[in-house]
Amino acid sequence: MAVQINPSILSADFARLADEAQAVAGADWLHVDVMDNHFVPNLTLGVPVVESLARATDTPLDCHLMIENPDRWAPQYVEAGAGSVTFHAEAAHAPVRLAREIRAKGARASMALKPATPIEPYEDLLPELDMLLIMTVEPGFGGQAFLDIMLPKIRRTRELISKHGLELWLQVDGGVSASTIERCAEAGADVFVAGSAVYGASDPAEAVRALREQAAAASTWACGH
Ligand SMILES: O=C(CO)[C@@H](O)[C@H](O)COP(=O)(O)O
Ligand SMILES: [Fe+2]
Repeated sequence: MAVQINPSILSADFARLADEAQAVAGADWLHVDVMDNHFVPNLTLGVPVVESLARATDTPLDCHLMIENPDRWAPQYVEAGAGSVTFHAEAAHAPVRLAREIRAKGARASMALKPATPIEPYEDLLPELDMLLIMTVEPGFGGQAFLDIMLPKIRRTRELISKHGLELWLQVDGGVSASTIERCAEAGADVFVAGSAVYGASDPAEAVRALREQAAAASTWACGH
């Protein structure tokens, strides 16, 4: 698979979401951060906004649910039009059942790990997933500094994916920018979320293109575009 760049609309202007989606029309997915002020200390948007955004853009939506009880809410994001739904391992009560439900409803199923959550206890679950998200900041806010100490976890996860011969995508999220994306790609990530590095740039479309080029050149796993 080629590397993928997913701009995070957390750093976009929420009053102009359709235009902000259009500004990165060359992106692979639009990353939508859903926060409930319980799982993380911040509040963003919910199902109705995802529903409207899905109608307003042709770019598929990658919904990252930073919420309590994703077992109850995640299926509604599939119904709202998300093409990929990520729940947190720390919040899910029944991750296998939830991943199967997301897939059965027609979306890609993905699970996220906070920085202090190890991958190893979840090795046997990997075949149930289409993507694993390794957080490279503490979830809750955009614009934080990339945590270098997550690189060994990215590497170990890539090794587990290879060991089991899986097609699983490996996403990184938090502090991904021109100065950190190469390290992530070298470690084995192939899907890159970038918020401030894209929407903080004077030309967001060009930022997506440049990040993709950097990641493809540094990737030891993915083939280039
Ligand atoms: O999930 C989150 C934050 O919790 C992210 O998706 C951020 O939105 C990424 O923003 P940058 O670190 O790239 O500015
Ligand atoms: Fe995110």
